[in-house]
Amino acid sequence: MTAETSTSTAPADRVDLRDVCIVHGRGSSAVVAVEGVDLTVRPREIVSIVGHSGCGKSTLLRALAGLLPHASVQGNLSILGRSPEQARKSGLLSMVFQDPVLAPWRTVEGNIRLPLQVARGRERKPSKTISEQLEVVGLGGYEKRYPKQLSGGQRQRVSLARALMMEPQVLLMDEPFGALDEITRDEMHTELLRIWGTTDASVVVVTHSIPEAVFLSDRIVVMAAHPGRIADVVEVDFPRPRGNDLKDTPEFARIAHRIRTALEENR
Ligand SMILES: Nc1ncnc2c1ncn2[C@@H]1O[C@H](COP(=O)(O)OP(=O)(O)OP(=O)(O)O)[C@@H](O)[C@H]1O
Repeated sequence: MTAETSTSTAPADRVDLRDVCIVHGRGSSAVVAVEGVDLTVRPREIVSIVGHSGCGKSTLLRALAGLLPHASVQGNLSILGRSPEQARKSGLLSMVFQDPVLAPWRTVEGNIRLPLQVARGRERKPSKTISEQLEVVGLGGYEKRYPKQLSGGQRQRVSLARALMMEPQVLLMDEPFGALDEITRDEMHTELLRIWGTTDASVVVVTHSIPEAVFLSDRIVVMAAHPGRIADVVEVDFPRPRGNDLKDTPEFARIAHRIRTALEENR
């Protein structure tokens, strides 16, 4: 089944996927990972993607980031009117992974500088210094530390600071807090929303956590497997700013229940 998440075709949409189909491998070993996906993401919207393991969430996100071979992706994928690869290379799009992938031999500052060196000479320039960006993610003064001197949550903050340096209009996050303990994860939820509030970014986040999806999102895309497709789209209209108290409300539980039911129906 295919579900339109928006009937809008306005060019203002940051992300526009039309009838996207993604196949891993070739010939007899080919796996149709994603089929018939239509999805738009509006400016400053946070969209979560949830679904059972193997339903194609990461595949879809990697296609959005322009990280898959061209031959494996069919249909239309547009990020601000560009191909995902063009959008990534011009700094309009950044990605944060579950593992912060920081170079251990570089300081925090050196790790954040790395993609800026790659992007040197490109059309867009960062307006914040590295120190200013570290202040934004709550790590002011950590410039000279090495990754091994940081906690898991702090490493993920560095990864976020690095992703935000080019002021992307689309931020893709693949299980960004999946490796963190529950207390740090709760803290990072409110921190992510606070940091996002200082940016102009639309966010697409893949998560295995239903509360995380409900807390962060404006819309939740529920995927079904074999092949990966959109089974349901749930609007989440809690006002912002949102605090962790929201997680204890009946309305929050009601939406989480709806997502859980959709997941069970699409096992
Ligand atoms: N490089 C690859 N080659 C072949 N098949 C792949 C490849 N990567 C993923 N797949 C297959 O594509 C399907 C979707 O995988 P994907 O990693 O996107 O799922 P997922 O929903 O992100 O899973 P999880 O929640 O476990 O991370 C699965 O059947 C997987 O086995």
